[in-house]
Amino acid sequence: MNILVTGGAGYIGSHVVKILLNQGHQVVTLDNLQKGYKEAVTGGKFIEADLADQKLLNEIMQKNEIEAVIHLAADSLVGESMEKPGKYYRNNFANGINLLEAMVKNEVKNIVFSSTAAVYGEPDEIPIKENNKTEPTSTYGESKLFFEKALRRYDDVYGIKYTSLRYFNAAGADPEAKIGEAHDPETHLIPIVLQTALGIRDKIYIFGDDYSTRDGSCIRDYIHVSDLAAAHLLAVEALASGRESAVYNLGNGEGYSVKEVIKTVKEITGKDFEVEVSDRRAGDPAVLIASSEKIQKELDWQPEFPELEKIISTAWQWHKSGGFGE
Ligand SMILES: NC(=O)c1ccc[n+]([C@@H]2O[C@H](COP(=O)([O-])OP(=O)(O)OC[C@H]3O[C@@H](n4cnc5c(N)ncnc54)[C@H](O)[C@@H]3O)[C@@H](O)[C@H]2O)c1
Ligand SMILES: O=c1ccn([C@@H]2O[C@H](COP(=O)(O)OP(=O)(O)O[C@H]3O[C@H](CO)[C@H](O)[C@H](O)[C@H]3O)[C@@H](O)[C@H]2O)c(=O)[nH]1
Repeated sequence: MNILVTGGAGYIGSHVVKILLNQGHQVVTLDNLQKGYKEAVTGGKFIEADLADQKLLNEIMQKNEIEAVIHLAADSLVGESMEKPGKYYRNNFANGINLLEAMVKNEVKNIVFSSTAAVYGEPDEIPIKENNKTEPTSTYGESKLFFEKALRRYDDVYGIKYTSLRYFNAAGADPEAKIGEAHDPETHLIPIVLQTALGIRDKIYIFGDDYSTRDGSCIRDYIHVSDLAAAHLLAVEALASGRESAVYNLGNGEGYSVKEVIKTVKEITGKDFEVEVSDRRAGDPAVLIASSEKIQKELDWQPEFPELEKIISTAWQWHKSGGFGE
């Protein structure tokens, strides 16, 4: 298939591009490089462009005879989204509509969308199922939920079929260690702990240890980025073979606390470093764990790297290698 990947120069997108290429798909990556890295795109065609440019989106789809879209491009800093809501509604919602309009114009019928656990807000039950209430506590989560709603409309009106993948905490790196996580600024726990192990940071702060969890720190469900990428491949191929629109969680169904992550990093790296407990970070739910039974059942998705140790050791290999020059 000819597949357009937006945000394909980013952390998760670059892993998606890699797996699509491995499976013989023709990939066109679109990224404005505001956060991504050109060297993260391991093949196919690369176009430096912004989703705001609807005319260009039309041309790209037409010229490359695009048959499906995987849409990862977004702004995704929860904290920033609370300070600059307009940026998030514009990029994650309005720019996404540009993409859908270009799909309508070019009769592209299938899209896989990067959604997030942030659409749920504070969950009613653990593990979280797809039919849990969606009451996001951040503009980021809300902007993603709005786009999910738009997808439903475009299906109703134009028959565009979608798969929304609600990722939990993406982590790890391609085991071949050529691509990995390099956000700037970095806000995610595992890369920050690894940067501390490397001496790039003085210490790691635990954002609150007074939650009602087994050790007081927050619990998250970490999923290996290559397992996420594999789910995109399954989703896009399922849509192409006529599957209906769907929403799926993507996690391992296993939660680890911040303290457990730090302990595992110390074990894997063999490095000791300073750890300090600081205030809670606003908007952090105590526990987020996914039920991914639906995607396992319907798309036969099985994680290859579910263990935290494996996730962290692949990330460690990547950070040790210097990443994209951190
Ligand atoms: N990292 C996570 O744990 C996580 C969890 C849930 C959901 N997500 C979602 O997954 C997707 C990818 O996340 P990531 O961690 O790889 O982020 P990332 O920042 O590494 O990748 C996003 C890419 O999109 C590009 N981009 C952003 N706006 C653009 C625009 N208007 N036009 C063209 N390119 C644009 C950026 O340059 C970047 O390369 C995002 O949609 C994010 O919201 C990520
Ligand atoms: O220096 C740090 C960084 C993080 N944390 C804690 O570590 C846990 C994980 O934090 P991350 O920032 O790595 O991940 P989040 O769970 O906040 O965010 C993830 O889930 C969100 C939805 O809730 C979004 O989807 C987001 O893109 C995705 O990375 C949280 O409890 C956070 O408070 C620390 O204690 N210290």
